[in-house]
Amino acid sequence: MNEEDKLILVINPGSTSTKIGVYKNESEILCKGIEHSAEELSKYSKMLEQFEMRRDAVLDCLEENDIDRGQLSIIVARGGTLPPIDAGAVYVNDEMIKVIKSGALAEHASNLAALIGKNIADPLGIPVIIYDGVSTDELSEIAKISGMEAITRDSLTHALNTKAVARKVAAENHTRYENVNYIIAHLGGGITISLHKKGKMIDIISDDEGPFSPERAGRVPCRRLIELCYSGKYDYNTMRKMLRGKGGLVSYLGTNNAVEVEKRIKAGDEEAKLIYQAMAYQIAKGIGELNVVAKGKIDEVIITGGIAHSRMMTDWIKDYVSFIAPITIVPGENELESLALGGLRVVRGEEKAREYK
Ligand SMILES: Nc1ncnc2c1ncn2[C@@H]1O[C@H](COP(=O)(O)OP(=O)(O)O)[C@@H](O)[C@H]1O
Ligand SMILES: CCCC(=O)OP(=O)(O)O
Repeated sequence: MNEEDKLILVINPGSTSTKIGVYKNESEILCKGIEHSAEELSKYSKMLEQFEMRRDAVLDCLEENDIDRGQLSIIVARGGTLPPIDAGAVYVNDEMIKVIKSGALAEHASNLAALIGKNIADPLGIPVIIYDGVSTDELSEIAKISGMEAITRDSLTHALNTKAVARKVAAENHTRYENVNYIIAHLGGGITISLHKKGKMIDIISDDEGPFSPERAGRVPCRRLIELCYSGKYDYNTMRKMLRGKGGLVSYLGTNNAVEVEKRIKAGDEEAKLIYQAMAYQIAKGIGELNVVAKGKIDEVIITGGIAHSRMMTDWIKDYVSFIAPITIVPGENELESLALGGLRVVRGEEKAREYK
């Protein structure tokens, strides 16, 4: 069988689900979101402990859908919170697996993808790659300076979706990603904003550096944060959860569901309105920061991710930032397809995957 006629398996674990896709060339053969209930996940104290359960979920899904693993040519996994990596395709090798298993990385479900992919691929003798991983680092030298010598700024963003969206919007505008300057706000359970200048993501606002999000606190006053850490009231894990998981909308309104928040606002809940408007305000402020980095030379501001479905939120943000550049809304995220297309470019030899070192 021609390599191109074989199948591509795509694995994207999220905080509450594992999404898997199977593609033949550009066509989607299978797309499944396997939900993991809060009860099921509560059995695990660390993300890495979920490996077997999530791998079995992927294998069961392939079997239930009569996908023959022998027909796979490559597996494409979402790249996790590794030390800084280049954009594009990188092979999952033993070194990468060692780094992930060390447990030293920021906890994120995406770290499981490479582990699951390698476990399935090795007996089949096929390659596994990650593509535009969360730790894709194209920051300019000046952007890495944090203000405290002991802390370097990490480039942790929704690189996969934002780069794919940027390529798509550029093509719609009859140009190329490499020719344009875009600010892209990804509004999901976590929110990141990034400045893409001529095909490189040269500065970012990560999920702990800017706007709060449905479940994350974003940038909070650091002196007050230190006081809370040492108050004796909270242990390390509780503090981590207050920043990620129980921050943002969850902290103020007890839900990470933006649709639910909007229902409350429409029913006259003034507190919900203030908090949700504050989220829009902080997102707009982040977009403004990156506009200054580009000295105002921005071709488009793009709003993407699940909350980009919301007219209420996008209208509030537009109200603040429409003076910067035209605004394009690209609701949702297309991470499975973006991973598959990256894998396809490697299979076709249009792009070379790099070794992970
Ligand atoms: N139509 C909508 N209006 C407002 N918010 C929405 C809508 N659809 C989804 N969302 C919100 O988007 C967020 C999840 O976005 P998503 O990009 O799927 O995030 P993640 O991949 O991080 O889980 C949730 O807060 C969800 O409530
Ligand atoms: C840490 C930046 C990437 C991110 O937040 O991804 P999720 O929204 O999938 O958690």
